[in-house]
Amino acid sequence: MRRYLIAGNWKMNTTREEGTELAKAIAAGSSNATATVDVLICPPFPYLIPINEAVAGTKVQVGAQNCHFEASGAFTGETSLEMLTDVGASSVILGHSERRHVFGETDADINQKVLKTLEKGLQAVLCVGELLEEEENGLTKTVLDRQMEGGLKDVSAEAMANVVIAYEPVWAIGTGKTATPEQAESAHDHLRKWLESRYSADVANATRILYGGSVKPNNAEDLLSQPNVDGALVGGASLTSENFLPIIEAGVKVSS
Ligand SMILES: O=C[C@H](O)COP(=O)(O)O
Repeated sequence: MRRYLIAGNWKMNTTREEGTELAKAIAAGSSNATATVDVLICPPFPYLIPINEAVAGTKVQVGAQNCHFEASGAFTGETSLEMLTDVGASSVILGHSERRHVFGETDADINQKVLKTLEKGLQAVLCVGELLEEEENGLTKTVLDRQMEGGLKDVSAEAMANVVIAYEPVWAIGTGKTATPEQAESAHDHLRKWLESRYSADVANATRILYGGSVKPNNAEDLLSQPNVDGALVGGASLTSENFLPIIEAGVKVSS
């Protein structure tokens, strides 16, 4: 069985103090759970160092929300993987729908970041997902295929060991409108089959596919108990331990 990953994407939220307290509360509240599930928190860049210190000695992992693929140079406002490694990030969220649709990142941009993230030995959490209009026009699978093909171009089967896929239907992000467990399962099953045809049954079986989009304590267990859902990428509900810890616990429950 694939080990569940419950990841929190804090986006551009919290102060340093709030983030540090939140990280400590998550680490304390998940100390038993991390024996069974992986827990990852992704704070804003400036807080990576204090958050990493706040969870030191625990199994909570810390990741970034984006990166640049170049090591250094004249890239104002960007952050390299070397810098992220230096401050203790072990994962990077890539291709999040806000990066795609607010900041105009293309599949080719995302692919460069995925390749460099893997080369540097960090885990890449590659987000894919369709817009509402695409879903309404029956284009979900076409969009997912395009984003998988583009994002994973030149990624070897061996390197896939450090890739996590996150299916996030854009219409479900921050809207309170969650995909039904059946909708999530259908997309995840499609992604698993894509991995099998592009790589192998082994890669498809081993790769974790997270669901993201309005995951809350009251729907986490139903979503996580779908056969092809291997965890959650949580936005709003990862901003309080009162909401995030029960989602982690739901992961523990469905794992046992
Ligand atoms: O990365 C997380 C997703 O964008 C989901 O956000 P949300 O849980 O606030 O809908």
